[in-house]
Amino acid sequence: MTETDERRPMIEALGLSKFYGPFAAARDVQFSVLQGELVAFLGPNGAGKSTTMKMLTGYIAPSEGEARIAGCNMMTQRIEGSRHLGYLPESGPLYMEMTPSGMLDFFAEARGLSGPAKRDRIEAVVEICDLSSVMYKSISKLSKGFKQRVGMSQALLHDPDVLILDEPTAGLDPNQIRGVRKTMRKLAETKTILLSTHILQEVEAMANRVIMINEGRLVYDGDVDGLRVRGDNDLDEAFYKLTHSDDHAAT
Ligand SMILES: Nc1ncnc2c1ncn2[C@@H]1O[C@H](COP(=O)(O)OP(=O)(O)OP(=O)(O)O)[C@@H](O)[C@H]1O
Repeated sequence: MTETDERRPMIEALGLSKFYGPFAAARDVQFSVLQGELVAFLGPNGAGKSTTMKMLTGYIAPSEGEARIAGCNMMTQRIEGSRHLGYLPESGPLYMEMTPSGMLDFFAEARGLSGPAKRDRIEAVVEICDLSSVMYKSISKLSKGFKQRVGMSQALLHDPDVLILDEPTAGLDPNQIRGVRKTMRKLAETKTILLSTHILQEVEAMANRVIMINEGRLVYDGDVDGLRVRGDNDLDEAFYKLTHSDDHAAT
């Protein structure tokens, strides 16, 4: 992959705002993720990460601005955009009474897959997400780590080239987090990924670029080293400064 500006923008937030009455959950959020990038979307609890991701995926309508996936406006060309997109919501759409096998079969058919194509895609996501040992257990009985992987397998089923993942490691133990990171790095070889987190170590472990929001506004867009510099070479300090000071100017 080349670091040139010729790469195609795959995820675009174009002045996205979301108002709930007078409250702005997101305000004029603007960024673009290029093909092949793995970007961490960082911010404290309640900063507006999920709201922005829901607008990007077309799950909720922006009050202002436009969301584009692979160039498709997610309000007017949502079906086309969704073909490119795998979305892991904060609390994934898991059918607790189903088994992973039944759920993947159900989603594959909903995606229009059948016959050998369906079998091949299910086999592929079972391998990527390491699900073979739990395929016939009830999802409700699985550990949080496995539930997360089942959610991820659903997002990958149609082999999308863009992934938007809302806190993929939330609530997992260190071994499970390690597993998710490994999967993420593998996926990043071929896909464009935006993943949200409020954990700084996550950013260091996985992404080169960080987009940070606080109180609905973009406060940083740049590389991890640049973020560290903001905190006198300390990421915790940078996070604190950007979420507590008046220094809300995006770079
Ligand atoms: N439907 C809604 N109605 C009113 N307020 C909302 C709604 N959805 C979100 N909010 C508010 O918008 C703000 C941003 O929420 P959001 O879930 O986007 O934050 P977040 O950064 O994802 O936080 P977390 O890390 O806790 O999930 C919060 O103050 C939240 O209470």
